[in-house]
Amino acid sequence: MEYVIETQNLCKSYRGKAAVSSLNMHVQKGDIYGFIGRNGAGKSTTLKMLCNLAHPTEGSISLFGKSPDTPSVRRRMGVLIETAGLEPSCSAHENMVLKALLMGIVDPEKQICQLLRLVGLNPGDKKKARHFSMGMKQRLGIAMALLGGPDLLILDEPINGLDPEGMNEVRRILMDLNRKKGITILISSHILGELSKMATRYGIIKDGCLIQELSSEELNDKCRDYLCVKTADSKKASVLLEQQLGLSRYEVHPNGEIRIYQKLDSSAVTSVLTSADISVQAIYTHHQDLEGYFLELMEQNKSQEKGGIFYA
Ligand SMILES: Nc1ncnc2c1ncn2[C@@H]1O[C@H](COP(=O)(O)OP(=O)(O)OP(=O)(O)O)[C@@H](O)[C@H]1O
Repeated sequence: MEYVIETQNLCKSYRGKAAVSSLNMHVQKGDIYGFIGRNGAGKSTTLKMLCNLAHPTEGSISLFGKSPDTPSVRRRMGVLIETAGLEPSCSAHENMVLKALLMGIVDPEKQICQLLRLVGLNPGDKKKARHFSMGMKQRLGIAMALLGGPDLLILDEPINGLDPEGMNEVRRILMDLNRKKGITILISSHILGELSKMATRYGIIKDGCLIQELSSEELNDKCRDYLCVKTADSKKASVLLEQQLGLSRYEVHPNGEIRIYQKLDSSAVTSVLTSADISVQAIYTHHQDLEGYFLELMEQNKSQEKGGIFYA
């Protein structure tokens, strides 16, 4: 498969300290790829490398199947990284004109007005960017990233500092761009709840390592309810349940929990185990949400050296 973004073994160190380690990212055409991680996880550093604003210490990047410094590739990308690039003494319209000039766009006026309106800014507003609220800065940043009609948008924390209404608005704009214009979007955030309303694929980064890439369907699947069974001997218990109740979709966690993702009657589970002299310490249905899954993944990663999860 040819990816819009693919990185291989991408690494970046600052003064010998790794900010990004051996990162292999895969963004497909048409994705809204949610790049999630806590503060300091390495999101911005990764995005800066993709946008040629930082040089990898090791590894390689391919954009649209080509090297990232290919001029035709750069023209297909729109970037919002921090709110850098905004000229504080200029209005939204003037900022757009400056950027259009830099990009060599001929006769940009119509495009500028359309884009400003698209993000909910008034092209005639004379207010200087230095007096903008965070939300206005983010909207202007998105409009500037859209100049030239990119096929790929890379947005670093575009919903940071927005109130819920602002987040809804930005989400609506991005989803429209993705669905109606087919723009692939890579968007970093630590606000999982908001990202989950638009992302079609996720990359989860922790301490510079991409610990998981998964589609929204896979994430939803992981976040489904499960029957949790705690026993003193999870290995023996799971084998018995496989043999006697047809258990097939489950995980055994390092803390001894068996998580069952198929419909099994809890009293049947208890009966099978107790008749084999395996005492059931706890059995209950667990309701998982996205934030819970994310937090658990962060914790699990810590305990991976201690055994990790076994997937059936
Ligand atoms: N220019 C730099 N010089 C030295 N260290 C840096 C530099 N930029 C980032 N780092 C370090 O690299 C690590 C990753 O930072 P990065 O900004 O990529 O994380 P992030 O996930 O984007 O976090 P945030 O959401 O807080 O921006 C952090 O430990 C940070 O201190």
